[in-house]
Parts: sequence; structure tokens; C-alpha cells
Amino acid sequence: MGRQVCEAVEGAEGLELVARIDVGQDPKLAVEAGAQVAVDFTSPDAVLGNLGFCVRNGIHVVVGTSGFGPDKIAETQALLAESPDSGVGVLVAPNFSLGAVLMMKFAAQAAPYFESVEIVELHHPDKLDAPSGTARRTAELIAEAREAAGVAASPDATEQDEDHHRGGKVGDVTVHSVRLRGLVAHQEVLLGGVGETLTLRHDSLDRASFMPGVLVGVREIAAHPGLTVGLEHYLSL
Ligand SMILES: NC(=O)C1=CN([C@@H]2O[C@H](COP(=O)(O)OP(=O)(O)OC[C@H]3O[C@@H](n4cnc5c(N)ncnc54)[C@H](OP(=O)(O)O)[C@@H]3O)[C@@H](O)[C@H]2O)C=CC1
Ligand SMILES: O=C(O)C1=N[C@H](C(=O)O)C[C@H](O)C1
Repeated sequence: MGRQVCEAVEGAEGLELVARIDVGQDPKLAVEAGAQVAVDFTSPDAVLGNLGFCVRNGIHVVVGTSGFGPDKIAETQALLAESPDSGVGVLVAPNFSLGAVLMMKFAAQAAPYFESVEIVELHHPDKLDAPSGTARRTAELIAEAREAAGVAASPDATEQDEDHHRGGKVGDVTVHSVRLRGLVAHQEVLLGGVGETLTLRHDSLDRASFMPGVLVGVREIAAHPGLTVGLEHYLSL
């Protein structure tokens, strides 16, 4: 992702790539190069350190790194609260592809109208985190929509499941994570009511799918100080 983002920025009108920082290199390079915006696609362990460095140095940060759960959101809010008038923006986008952003939105719209909902996310086997950031965010949006509509948790009569064959939970929503060579990034949201099912599926077939969204983030972030979670807020969806 890092390499591909650098290529996308280099090819984008009005943007200039001033630094590339790999593991083991000093993030000070970004300050020395006069970076206005940093894009972080690293690892769940590294992202907060990079974020802290950039925010304290007045650099806006577009974060694509996944594994960004509630603890990291809270730490980012605390970090930004250290200098509330700095105007620095942080965008945390669980998924930069337009199709995935729409899939998440459609899932939240549909979720209150079905008794059952489960998520299946499918990724390449080199992925470090499970569930995917996209699945986690989708589950949160679904849970919020169902709670606001007063819909109960999905029915499930399972009594015996010592080895977690029923998948994991994000709140009340069951998420299944598949890791398979040949895949890129895919997700199905399965919704079920009496006598019918609705399946919403999104497939990123190439990492190029994330680049337009990353560029929107880079171009727009200065107009969005503070923390924003989800690219949909930059797209007025
Ligand atoms: N939001 C979105 O739309 C998308 C998010 N992602 C997420 O982005 C992240 C990166 O994905 P991907 O590129 O596939 O993963 P890779 O493992 O291929 O790349 C991550 C890179 O970051 C490097 N790295 C680790 N720590 C640091 C650090 N402190 N400073 C600079 N570089 C560092 C790693 O180096 P080394 O290998 O030496 O450890 C590695 O080269 C993942 O969390 C993934 O889930 C991916 C696609 C889309
Ligand atoms: O690791 C990946 O590849 C991806 N990570 C993000 C996630 O965890 O949702 C976005 C996309 O699914 C690709």
C-alpha cells in the first residue's frame, strides 16, 4: 500500500510527494521535507507512534492502517485534545474504496429491517489483524442502526461452540474472517428475515481500488480539523 500510495500521489495533479518513510527510518524526515499531510499504511503496532509524531508536529494524518479499535480512537482523541486549536486533521478510514464505503452505508440502512445479520470478511493471508477494520466498522454501524431502531440482537440458538466455529463478535454482530491466498479484500453482509435473505457483497480486486479515496483524504483533510472516522464524511454520503 505504501508504494502504491506514493505512486498515486506522484501522479496526482496539485500534490507533491516530499518523503517516503519505511520502517526503521526517522519520522523527522517528514518535518524536514515540509510535509503538510502524512499517509500511514503501516501496522497496528506502529500507527499510533507515527500519528502522535505527526500531530505534535502540525502534520495532518490520513490513516489507512487497520486494527484501529476503540482504544486507539480514544488515544487519538486525547492526543488531539492536547492542542485543540492546532487545526490538525486526522482521518481514520477503515476502507478507502468507494464501493466498500457504500457497502457499509447500505448495510447500516438495511440492518434494522432484518431479524438476522452476520458479516463474512475475506482477505489475503498476509493480513495481520482479524477482523478486518472494514468488518469492525461495518458491525459498529449496523449495531448503531439496530439499536436506534430498537431491533434486538440476531437470534442464535447455539449452545455448544467450544472452538468458536460461529465466528467472533463485534458488539452483538457475528463476524467470520477468511484468509485465503489469491484474495485481496472482500466482504459480505448477510441479512435475513422470514422467508428472505439480502446479501451485500463488495470485492476489491486490486489495490488500485483504494487510491482515489486516499487522494480524496489527502486533498480534503486540511478542511476537516480534529478526528474523522470514515471516508464517507469527506464524500458527503
Ligand atoms: N484503509 C484501507 O482502505 C486499507 C487498509 N489497509 C491496511 O493498511 C495496512 C498496511 O497494509 P499493507 O501495505 O498490505 O501491509 P504490508 O505489511 O505489506 O506493509 C506495511 C509496511 O509498513 C512498514 N512499517 C511497519 N512499521 C512501520 C513504521 N513504524 N514506519 C514505517 N513503516 C512501517 C512495514 O515494514 P516491515 O515489512 O519491515 O514490517 C511494511 O513495509 C494494514 O493495516 C492493512 O490492513 C490495506 C489496504 C487498504
Ligand atoms: O489488509 C488489507 O488488505 C485491508 N485492510 C483493510 C481492513 O482491514 O478492512 C481494508 C481492506 O479490507 C484491505
